[in-house]
Amino acid sequence: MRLTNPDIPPEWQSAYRDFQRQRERLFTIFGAWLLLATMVAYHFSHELRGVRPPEPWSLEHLLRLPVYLSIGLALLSHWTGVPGWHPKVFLRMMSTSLMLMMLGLFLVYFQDKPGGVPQVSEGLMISFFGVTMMATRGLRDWLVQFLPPLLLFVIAATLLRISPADLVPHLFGPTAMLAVGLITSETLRRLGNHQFVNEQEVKQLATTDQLTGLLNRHAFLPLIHHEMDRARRRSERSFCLIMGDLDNFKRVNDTHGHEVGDLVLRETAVRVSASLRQQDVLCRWGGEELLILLPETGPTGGLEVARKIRAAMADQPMQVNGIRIRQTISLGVACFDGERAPEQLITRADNALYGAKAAGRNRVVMAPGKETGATPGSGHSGLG
Ligand SMILES: Nc1nc2c(ncn2[C@@H]2O[C@H](COP(=O)(O)OP(=O)(O)OP(=O)(O)O)[C@@H](O)[C@H]2O)c(=O)[nH]1
Repeated sequence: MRLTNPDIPPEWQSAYRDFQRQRERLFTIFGAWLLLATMVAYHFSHELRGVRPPEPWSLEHLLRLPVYLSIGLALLSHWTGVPGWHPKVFLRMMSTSLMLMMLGLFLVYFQDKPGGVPQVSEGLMISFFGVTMMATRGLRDWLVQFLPPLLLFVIAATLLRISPADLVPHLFGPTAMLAVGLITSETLRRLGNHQFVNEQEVKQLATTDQLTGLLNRHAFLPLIHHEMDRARRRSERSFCLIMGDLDNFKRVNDTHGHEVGDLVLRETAVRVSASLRQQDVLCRWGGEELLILLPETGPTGGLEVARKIRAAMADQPMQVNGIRIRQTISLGVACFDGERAPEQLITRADNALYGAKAAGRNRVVMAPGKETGATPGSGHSGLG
């Protein structure tokens, strides 16, 4: 089942899953070391307190075994990547086995060694708190970790005919600690989520154009880099860039005001987005300039998309603040031709756009290149 957190906007859910995984990995590794240290200290505390350690293969040893096993698996996975389970699995294994051990020991001591009960209930207090802290996903996680061992505890206590009234005085401290743990863990979880949301907002501000909601230049360049690397590795996976520029946009601002100009830019972003596939990336390159990345697209596909965008703008006038505006766009298409840097390809798209403007605007021009078979100056031009 996929984790979705209602406090996190849907577009950040995927990043949130990564964040959660990272958090759980940290908790797993710290938890494993802490638990190991506690187990070793617990082992030697028998001698320090003058209590004879239990016989090998006693019930006490059997109860400890799953804890050591889950610690071992968590550390092994951290060092070697095997087993490659999700960190939450290790957290649940460690906390459930620890709970089983502590509750089991409590019953053993309650039955056979009543003198040791206060020490076990101390241990129960600490582990209730520790296990609650491992419930990194809130109440649901907490229930998964606590309910099965608690249920087994109640069944075992009933079978051993231990009266609940006798148990309650010893369980008061641990229960109080459980409440403290729950509050602490929920506070930490919410603080972590706040931090995640803040970071996402800062990231979004840094990569998104505030007017149109499109990617900005800063966020777009790495994507071209990435696509170039891919195209170089696999020659059949070429790609194209389309540079678009609104025609006579200054006139819109001058005639109707900047506010209307802004709304035209927004409507342009909507129309162009609607003309693209999901894997295409649209960016606001400058004032009224757009740059579009079309992955896995050759010259024919590139031209086709550019023509579609041109038609989406020109065929239907915009209604902005009750004003009817016919806003056209000129477009230059350049497909990857072995360029070494994104700037070289962008310049080719820009030159093609310049050609479209020079040819009268509201048209598409293909940059000359090996793939198109055209020679410099003879780029494909047309109203699409
Ligand atoms: N409203 C608004 N206008 C902008 C924004 N960014 C740039 N502009 C305007 O876009 C206009 C661009 O004008 P020009 O570069 O002369 O180009 P043009 O009028 O579109 O003419 P051609 O490109 O030659 O067809 C300028 O008036 C800028 O002020 C913006 O965010 N909002």
